Amino acid sequence: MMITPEQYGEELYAEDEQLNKVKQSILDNGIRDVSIVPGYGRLLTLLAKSSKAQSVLEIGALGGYSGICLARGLSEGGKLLSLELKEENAALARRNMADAGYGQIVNYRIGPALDSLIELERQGERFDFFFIDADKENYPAYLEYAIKLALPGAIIAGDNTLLRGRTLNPDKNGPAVLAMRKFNEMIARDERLISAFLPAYDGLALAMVK
Ligand SMILES: C[S@@+](CC[C@H](N)C(=O)[O-])C[C@H]1O[C@@H](n2cnc3c(N)ncnc32)[C@H](O)[C@@H]1O
Repeated sequence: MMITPEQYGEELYAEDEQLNKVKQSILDNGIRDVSIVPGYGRLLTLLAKSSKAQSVLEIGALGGYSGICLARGLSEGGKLLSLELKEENAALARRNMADAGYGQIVNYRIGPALDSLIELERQGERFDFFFIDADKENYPAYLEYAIKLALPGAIIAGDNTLLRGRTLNPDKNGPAVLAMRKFNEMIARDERLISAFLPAYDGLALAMVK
């Protein structure tokens, strides 16, 4: 039986026990597991490592799966700040990051990410890597903030750009779909960015701030 290109790619890799533990902990807590797919988690590690990321901003922590992938790619002395709406998700992510050996490098800001982004801008904070993976309606605003808070050359990654096909479906025009189409168009056309759109899995948008 034919398998998908994504399945083929995943089968090349050994099981990742640390990340499997994270997924199990999410299920054990009765939370829907919408962590990044393993293939894109590996890509985050590779991008963070190859860009020598020092200061990563993640929007949407859930159980810390993508946090671990990002932390694995951080440079010596690098830090991860994660914005998460729900206290219980941040607590779970914090435990899982600590279990993976990254307890000292991660901080969480709880509450709506837009509020935290306004505050980070007010404080003059800057980052060299962004991972956007929270409420889809705010993706365009998150992208604008990422560009504002970016150091030159910063990398921006945005997950779930296909919304399981809804982005492509002309009959689907809800707020999340409209926001995601706008986000994808911004990624592709904003002159402040160099970008690429990866259509595998549920879609991942990548950009570098010029
Ligand atoms: C897709 S999950 C994140 C998955 C995580 N990045 C990973 O791959 O391991 C989305 C997360 O965003 C959080 N979230 C939803 N709306 C948010 C908001 N307005 N501000 C901050 N976080 C939000 C959810 O609580 C959830 O934990």
